[in-house]
Amino acid sequence: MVAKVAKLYVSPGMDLFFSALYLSEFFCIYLLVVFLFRRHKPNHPRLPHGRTGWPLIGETLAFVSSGWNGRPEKFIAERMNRYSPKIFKTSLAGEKMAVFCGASGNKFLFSNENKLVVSWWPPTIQKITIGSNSTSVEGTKKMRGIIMEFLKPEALQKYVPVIACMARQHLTINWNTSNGQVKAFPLSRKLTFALACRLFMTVEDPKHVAKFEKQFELVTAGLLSVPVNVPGTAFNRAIKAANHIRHELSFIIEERRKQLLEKKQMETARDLLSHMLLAIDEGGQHLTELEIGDMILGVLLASHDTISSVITFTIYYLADHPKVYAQVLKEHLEIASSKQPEDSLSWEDIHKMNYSRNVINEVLRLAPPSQGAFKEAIKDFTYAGFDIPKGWKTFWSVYSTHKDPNCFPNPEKFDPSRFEGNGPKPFTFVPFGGGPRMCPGSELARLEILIFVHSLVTKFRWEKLIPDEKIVYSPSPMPVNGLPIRLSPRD
Ligand code: HEM
Repeated sequence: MVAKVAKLYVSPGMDLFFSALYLSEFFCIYLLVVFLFRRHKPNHPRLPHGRTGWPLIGETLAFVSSGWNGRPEKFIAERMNRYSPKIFKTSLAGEKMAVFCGASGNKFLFSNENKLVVSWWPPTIQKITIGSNSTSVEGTKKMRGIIMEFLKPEALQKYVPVIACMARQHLTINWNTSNGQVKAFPLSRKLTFALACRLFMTVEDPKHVAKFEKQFELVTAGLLSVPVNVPGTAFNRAIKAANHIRHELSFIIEERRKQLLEKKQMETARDLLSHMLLAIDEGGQHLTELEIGDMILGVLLASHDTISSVITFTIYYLADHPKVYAQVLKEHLEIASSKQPEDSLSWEDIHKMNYSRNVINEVLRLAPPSQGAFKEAIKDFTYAGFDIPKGWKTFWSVYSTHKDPNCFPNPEKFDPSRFEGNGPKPFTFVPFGGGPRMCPGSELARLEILIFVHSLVTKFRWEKLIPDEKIVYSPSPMPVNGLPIRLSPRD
């Protein structure tokens, strides 16, 4: 308007100037409208793109069934392609969820633990695994502290002879069959469970261990089941089995408490149970029996199917890659030849197993026992231009990087040399997670696998009896027939 009136009184040479004035007036009016509109418009967060699927179940079926079909990476890869390689929205376990992808997504979640997000488990899993009220951040910190103390390198060194002895005995008793045929998965599971019972609570009686293991199978079967708690369902059986285990643990805890009071702890002081019973928090308080029961249940579960799955897939991949097997064998024969046959493996020997370590890393990349982990947003925040509201759940997945050709060229190829030199780029290889909640059992897991591989390759060669056995993920990967193999003694 000002520009129009002024134009009537000045020369035509000033046209350009008035056009500019015109435009700037329009711009100011536009800004005013935008400002007023924004003030009255409700504040809509810019959520990540994606689908929330069906009411209640969301996309849970698609997520779980991609694992049952042996391709858990499919769920993640399809959505990364469709929506964004950085983040997408879905709904799992009845919760709205943002799935963070790629190395940058992993880095963001790992480094914002307790600042923007905290660890979270679906209520179904919590109902089975937690009997006490120890889910607070403080409670979890306390638990981590005790487990980390128990699993620090100086402590791990002491377990080498124990693990080596149990692995040798296990091979002699269970893998020497009359027809040379065994199923690798159930046998590996038997060994790793016996090791967990021995290392965490010094339970060694095979009958006692077998009784526990039966209950654990029911618990793991229920973790991913439909949460219907009526008799006859897997969920109900899992809750009952977990309570049964807690009940059994309470006797073991009580017995140990007495031994510690009577100062008979010399033999048992090294196990996790004694660490827990002796631990005192800042307020001078001991852990309660329920808290200890939950922690023991937690670590037994965390190590139940995970380590055995890696051992199984190491056997699986070595059978398919004779050159890799030959190199692993060479490494272990060199170690064996440097000692007397009756000598146990030592901590120094473990450090000579560099090639085997790379092989295990490659197994962990291709067949990771844990698919990722959930967290909960504790405040509103923004990531990659999208808003994540407080209370939303988040998920990071090993598959957004482990199978990405930009992180691991030719990702389906089994190639342990990827881990030579500096290895993968940061935040791309994440089988144990990262940041403050990274798995505290990672080095114990590696130790058990390396020691078992040493005993196995120096004793046997093997071939698979089902060449293309189907793999299912439930939630850890396992061959549907348990990986039947034919062993022949290596002389
Ligand atoms: C190959 C074997 C294993 C794999 C692949 C594995 C993987 C993982 C992963 C991905 C997490 C979640 C990290 C996160 O929330 O960001 C985790 C947590 C955990 N793992 Fe493991 N784990 C293994 C073995 C073990 C063993 C042997 C133990 C027993 C000492 C153990 C104890 C735990 C515990 C207590 C947590 C919870 C940590 C916390 O919330 O602060 N894990 N593990």
